[in-house]
Amino acid sequence: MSALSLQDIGHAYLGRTVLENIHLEIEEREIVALVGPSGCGKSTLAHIAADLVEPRAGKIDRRYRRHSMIFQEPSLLPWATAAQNIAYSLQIAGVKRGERREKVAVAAERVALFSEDLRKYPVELSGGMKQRVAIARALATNPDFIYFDEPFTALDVALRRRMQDLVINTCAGGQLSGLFITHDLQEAARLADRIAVLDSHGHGVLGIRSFPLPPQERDDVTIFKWVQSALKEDPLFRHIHDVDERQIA
Ligand SMILES: Nc1ncnc2c1ncn2[C@@H]1O[C@H](COP(=O)(O)OP(=O)(O)OP(=O)(O)O)[C@@H](O)[C@H]1O
Repeated sequence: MSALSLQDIGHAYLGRTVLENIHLEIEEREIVALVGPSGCGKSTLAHIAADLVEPRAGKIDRRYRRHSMIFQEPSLLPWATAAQNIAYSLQIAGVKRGERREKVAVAAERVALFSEDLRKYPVELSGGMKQRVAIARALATNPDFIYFDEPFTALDVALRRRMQDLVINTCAGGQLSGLFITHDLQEAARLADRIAVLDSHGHGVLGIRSFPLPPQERDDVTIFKWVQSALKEDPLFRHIHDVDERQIA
C-alpha cells in the first residue's frame, strides 16, 4: 500500500498555473526523489503533499502516521539552544516534558551532535551544524514520512555525503518513506528508490525511473555510471538542468 498518493494535483499562484495533472504514489519504506528544472513546481508539490498549501485541484491520500519536513534553510528558533529547538518539535507533537530530554539525546546522536553543540544557540553554530539540528528536529518525533526540500544543497561535499548516508541508513533500518526534492541527479541516484521527473512547466510527472539495487547496496561507481548514462542517453533527463528562472540574460 502506498504511504502517499497524489492524484491529478493542480495548482496556480495568482491565476498562473504551476502544476497540472500530477500523479505520484510513494510506497511504504520508499524514498522517491523529485527532480525537474528550477521553477517547475517541485516545492509547491511538496507543500501541497505536506498539507501546507491547499491545491486548486486533485486528491491526496496520506496513509502515513506522522510526517516531518527538512528544508534547505534550517529555520531554527534563534532564541533557543539546539537542544531546545529539537525539544520544541516534541512539545508540538505532544510529547510529555519528562520524555523530551531522552528523545532529544537520541535524535542528536543520530546526526552526530554532541552535548556541547546542544547547548549552543543557532548563531554559534556553523551552517552544517544548524542543518544537523534541523534534521535531528525532524527525526525526533519519529516520523514515518519525511519531506526533504533540497536539504543538503548548502552543505559542503563531505557533510552532504554524511547526511545522505544518514537518510539511506535511516530508511534501510526503519519504516521511513519520503519525498526528496533535489537538483542533483547524483544525490537522487544515491539515496532514492525511484526518481520522478517533473515537466518543465509542472504539466505532469514526465516519467519515473527505478534502480535494480536498494540505495544501501549501490556503490559510487554504479551511481556515477547510472547518472552519466541517464544524462547522455535517457530522454527523460534531457531537460532537468534547464534553468528557466535562473537564466542569466
Ligand atoms: N507563494 C507564491 N506566490 C506566487 N508564486 C509562487 C509562490 N511560490 C512559488 N511560486 C512560483 O511558482 C513556481 C513554482 O515554484 P516552486 O518553488 O514550487 O518551484 P521549484 O521547482 O521548487 O523551484 P526551485 O527548484 O528553483 O526551488 C515558480 O514560478 C515560483 O516563482
